[in-house]
Amino acid sequence: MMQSHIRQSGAAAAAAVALFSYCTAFGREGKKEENGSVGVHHLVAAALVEWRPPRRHAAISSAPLTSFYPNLAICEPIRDVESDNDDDDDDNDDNDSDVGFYYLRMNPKEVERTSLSDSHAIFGALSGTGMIERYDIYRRVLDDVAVERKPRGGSSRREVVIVNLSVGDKLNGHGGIVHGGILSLLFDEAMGWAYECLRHEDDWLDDPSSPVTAVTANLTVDFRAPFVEGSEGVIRVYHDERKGRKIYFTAKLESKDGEEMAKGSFLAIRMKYL
Ligand SMILES: CCCCCCCC(=O)SCCNC(=O)CCNC(=O)[C@H](O)C(C)(C)COP(=O)(O)OP(=O)(O)OC[C@H]1O[C@@H](n2cnc3c(N)ncnc32)[C@H](O)[C@@H]1OP(=O)(O)O
Repeated sequence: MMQSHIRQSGAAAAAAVALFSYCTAFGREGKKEENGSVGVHHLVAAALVEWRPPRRHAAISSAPLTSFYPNLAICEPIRDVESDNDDDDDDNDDNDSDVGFYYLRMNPKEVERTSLSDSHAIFGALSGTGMIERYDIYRRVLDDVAVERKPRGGSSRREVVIVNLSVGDKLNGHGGIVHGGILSLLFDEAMGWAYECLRHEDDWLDDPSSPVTAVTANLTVDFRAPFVEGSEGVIRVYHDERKGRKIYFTAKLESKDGEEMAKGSFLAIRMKYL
């Protein structure tokens, strides 16, 4: 079982600094609490809480998020290695304890090329009571002490963003079950934000003059279990590989208790002229 440790550490301090910077940059535009503050006390408290991974955990690919704060989500760290070899895990036990991530809430202002106007499907027309009631996007951030692991085979697969979402009772197909097209929309958007995260990384700026807008060229979704109306869930988006203008992602939708409800694969293509 997971254990929580409240401690002052380099990682927590870094998280606190990052959060403070984030709030300074975006807090004034952020969601306000009833008393009008931006919830800094929550943020500082959150920054000092770290989830530590269990000593042994073979083939962990995800774990339910344990808490959400206004601008921070905390969960058990995700391992990029899907190991089928317990011996290797034994060898890496010491390193495992240092693998950690946290998630910083993204703000629309981070995506300067994206208009989140009334015309946006998720943040406009389909946003509201009974429809898409929550769609909060978080960027995954690596702890300062953690080492990003490469899965076997040399692929660069890694988690990029998560989306904390909630869907009401007005977007169904069959009675009581959220329409598959709506879930596809939620996946598509999550992938788009994952792309936005990636393109801000240094090696993606090798040619600043080249177009940066990407569109979804291909989207495939497997529906594994009914996502019932009124459900909360988490979409996790993974970057798989990049081939020139083509960027490949996969994603999954988990219920609040961690069950896989749907999974998707995506091909985004950077446009030639935008
Ligand atoms: C933060 C914001 C989040 C927002 C998320 C929302 C995302 C969206 O919904 S976007 C809207 C839906 N998508 C669209 O409207 C896209 C419409 N399609 C297009 O504009 C074009 O077809 C486009 C740009 C995808 C590709 O056109 P173009 O750049 O001319 O491609 P082209 O040069 O022919 O092919 C480039 C490569 O991609 C491949 N490719 C092109 N289309 C596809 C496809 N559909 N499937 C697989 N591969 C494809 C080609 O085979 C080629 O591969 P390679 O380089 O290996 O030979």
